[in-house]
Parts: sequence; structure tokens; C-alpha cells
Amino acid sequence: MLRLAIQKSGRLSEDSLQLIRECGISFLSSSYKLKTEATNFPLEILFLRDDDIPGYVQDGVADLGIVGQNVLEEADGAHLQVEALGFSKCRLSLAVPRGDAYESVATLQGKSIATSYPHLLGRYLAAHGVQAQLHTISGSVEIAPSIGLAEAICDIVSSGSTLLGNGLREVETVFRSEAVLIAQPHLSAEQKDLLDQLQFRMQAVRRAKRNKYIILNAPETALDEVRRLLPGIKSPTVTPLAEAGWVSVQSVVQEDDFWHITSQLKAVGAEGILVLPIEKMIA
Ligand SMILES: Nc1ncnc2c1ncn2[C@@H]1O[C@H](COP(=O)(O)OP(=O)(O)OP(=O)(O)O)[C@@H](O)[C@H]1O
Ligand SMILES: O=P(O)(O)OC[C@H]1O[C@H](OP(=O)(O)OP(=O)(O)O)[C@H](O)[C@@H]1O
Ligand SMILES: [Mg+2]
Repeated sequence: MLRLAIQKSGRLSEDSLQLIRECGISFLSSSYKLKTEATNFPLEILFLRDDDIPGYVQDGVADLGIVGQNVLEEADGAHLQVEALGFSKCRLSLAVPRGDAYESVATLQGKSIATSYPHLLGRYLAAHGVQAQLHTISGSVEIAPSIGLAEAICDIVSSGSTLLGNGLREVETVFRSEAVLIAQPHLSAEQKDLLDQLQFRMQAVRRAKRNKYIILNAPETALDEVRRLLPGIKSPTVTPLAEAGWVSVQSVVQEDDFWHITSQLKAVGAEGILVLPIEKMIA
């Protein structure tokens, strides 16, 4: 049995639950129940505050956890990371009131800074030879300058809307983060085997999300060009159409390259291009 700790409610919760479900693991969940057992995989899921997850995993109370690298690093738990999961991408940044002069991090010398990440920020400031007064608060950090609590802040930024809405300007990136899977250091051989199975499934799900299945019709004369554009996993599947001189091509294309490749496919005469999502992809 493996015990996996995920965030109870917050920015990581939905994507964590979705990833577990996409791995084919079923379980019942209700917002009142803080522990549930999967029905088709030896997994127990604990719903916790995200700040507590690195400690629980370090101590072996939970075997696995899903947490942001920002929280993990703040808790000195980077060694627990087994895999980056690609969601909840954000950055920990320094910001100052929009009208304030700012040249470099040296501008913060002797200033007061509000943050929920005193360890990460302290390390960053020390590396830049800056001494500042840190005020540790656990949330709504962006309010601090406007109520006279601090002259600058250091908090999580994603779209930048919270900074904008509070009259602040992002000036330095202290740390880049995404959600990660972490594991306790003393898993048994059986638990390691289960973790391998879980990671295998997670990787298949993530790979599938990065790729699309593509089907198109092309004149036979364009086949070499189409094959060059759509090499697929091994090579594309090519079948003749009922109409002479035409073929149907099926392949896999990376989401990031899709629009660029599609315009090139059209340029060489491809028609009727269909694109389908892939559910799982095993290399
Ligand atoms: N705006 C954002 N966009 C993307 N990811 C974010 C954003 N804000 C936070 N995160 C990531 O999600 C994690 C959880 O954020 P959230 O705001 O839900 O934490 P919290 O309020 O501390 O939750 P908890 O109540 O569990 O302590 C953060 O540690 C960070 O890794
Ligand atoms: O750059 P943005 O897209 O505006 O996101 C940044 C905000 O998101 C997070 O807070 P959240 O909304 O999760 O609320 P919380 O303070 O309750 O954690 C973070 O603490 C920032 O305040
Ligand atoms: Mg928290």
C-alpha cells in the first residue's frame, strides 16, 4: 500500500485529482472526508494543507506527495522530488509599489519585505549580498505595502493580475516552480515497485497530453514531404484512398509543433486534416 498526500483545496487540488484519475485510479471523494482509499490500486489518498506535505513525506507518514517546488524548497525537501508534473507553473517574485524607484536587487538593501517564503527569499538576498528585514506572513502578501507593513513583497506570481490589482510591479524572479511528485526516502521494495507503476502511468498520461493524433489525405506525389513533416513514433501509417493517386496518412505530432506543421502540410497539398486527442501514450 502507498499513501499519497495531496492538497485538500487550493491551486494544486484539481490537477492532482485529475492526474490520479487519468492514471486509471478510481476512488470516492467528498469534501468532508480527509482520507480515501482507491478501489483498483493499492493507494490511500490523504487530503492536507500543502505546507504540511513535505514534512509528512520526509517523516514517512505519507509515502508520496504532490506539492509545488516552492513549498518543497522552502521546507528544504528538494531531495524528495522524484518527478516534475508540468502543472501549477508559477514563479516566486519580488515586487515593489509601481511608483517606487527600483534599479536592482541592491535597491532593497535595508528595506522591509513581506513574504511567506523567508527561507527562499533569505537565500536569494544573501546570494546578492543584500540585507533586508523580512516579515513572514502566511497569505494576502500583496496587501503589505498598501497597509504600511512592508516596502516590498515576495510572493507567487502566475498571470500577474494580483500584483496589478494591488499596485505592485514585479522586479526580480527568485524561484521558478511547478507541481512535483515527492517520495519518502525509505520505501520498501514493494512500495518502490508500486511507485514505478504509478510513474509509468503518469508519464503515459503526460506524454499523451503533449501529442495529438493526426489523420489527413494527401496526393501520393507529396508522400515524401508528408513523411518528412510527420515522422510519427516509428513512421506514419499510409493507406491508399479509394480515389487513385491519393493516400490517407496517420501519425502523431507534438502539440507545440502542430500549427507550424499543419501550414506546411497544407502547402504540399494535404487535405481533410483531422486532429484527435490521445488518452495514453506509451513510448
Ligand atoms: N496563481 C498561481 N498559478 C499557478 N500556480 C500557483 C498559483 N498560486 C500558487 N500556485 C502553486 O500552487 C501551490 C498551492 O497554492 P495555494 O494558493 O492553493 O496554496 P495555499 O493557499 O498555501 O494552500 P493551503 O491551504 O493548502 O496551505 C503553490 O505553492 C504554488 O506552487
Ligand atoms: O499572478 P496571479 O495569477 O494573480 O496569481 C498569484 C496569486 O495566486 C496565489 O494566491 P491564491 O489565489 O492561490 O490565493 P491564496 O492567497 O489564498 O493562496 C498567490 O499567492 C498570488 O497571490
Ligand atoms: Mg499553504
